[in-house]
Amino acid sequence: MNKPRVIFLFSGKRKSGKDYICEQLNTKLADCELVRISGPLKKMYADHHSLNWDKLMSDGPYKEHYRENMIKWSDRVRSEDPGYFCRAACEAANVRKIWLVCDIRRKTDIQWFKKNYVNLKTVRISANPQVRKERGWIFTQGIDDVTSECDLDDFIDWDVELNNNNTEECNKSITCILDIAQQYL
Ligand SMILES: Nc1ncnc2c1ncn2[C@@H]1O[C@H](COP(=O)(O)OP(=O)(O)OP(=O)(O)O)[C@@H](O)[C@H]1O
Repeated sequence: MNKPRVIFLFSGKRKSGKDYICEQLNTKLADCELVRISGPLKKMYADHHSLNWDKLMSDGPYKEHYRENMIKWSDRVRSEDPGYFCRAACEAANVRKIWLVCDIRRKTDIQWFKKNYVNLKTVRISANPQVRKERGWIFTQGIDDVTSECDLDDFIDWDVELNNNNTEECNKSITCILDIAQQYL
């Protein structure tokens, strides 16, 4: 199995900016890989349901349309094997010094990484509900009130807690992660 020097596990509520921050970090860090647990999940879901995988991966209405059903379907897979999608995403990832896992959503995701890797940094990104709404978030039953969105709300062992309500906070958050990453290069 690929073993990076350090793995950042990013979590946050919908539209807190997980992808946005990870993508910015990816442009600033050499020898870095973006890992999305949702990658193999959406691929499998798209194959099983004859859907467009590229559109499911994008940040738009197509993904939102299928989100609730995809959560239910993936929960059925996880009930058999909680690490299924984490393992698939890591197996598909390239060998790099740094991995940025953009979409940690459950305690079982963190447990799976802790069991299989060392030098993990759990990162929680926060943004106010009003800011998230301005980014397109609409509270939706079956999405915002289920495990995939809420399981880590009561997790307190974050190595790093960041805010992303505006550009200034975002830049500060990025600098914080870059500083930690430097220690492993
Ligand atoms: N600091 C920021 N400045 C400007 N735009 C931002 C910022 N952070 C996030 N955004 C924008 O907000 C939207 C949502 O961000 P993003 O997709 O990164 O959220 P997410 O936490 O990954 O959401 P989801 O859980 O729904 O995938 C995107 O259009 C993104 O470009």
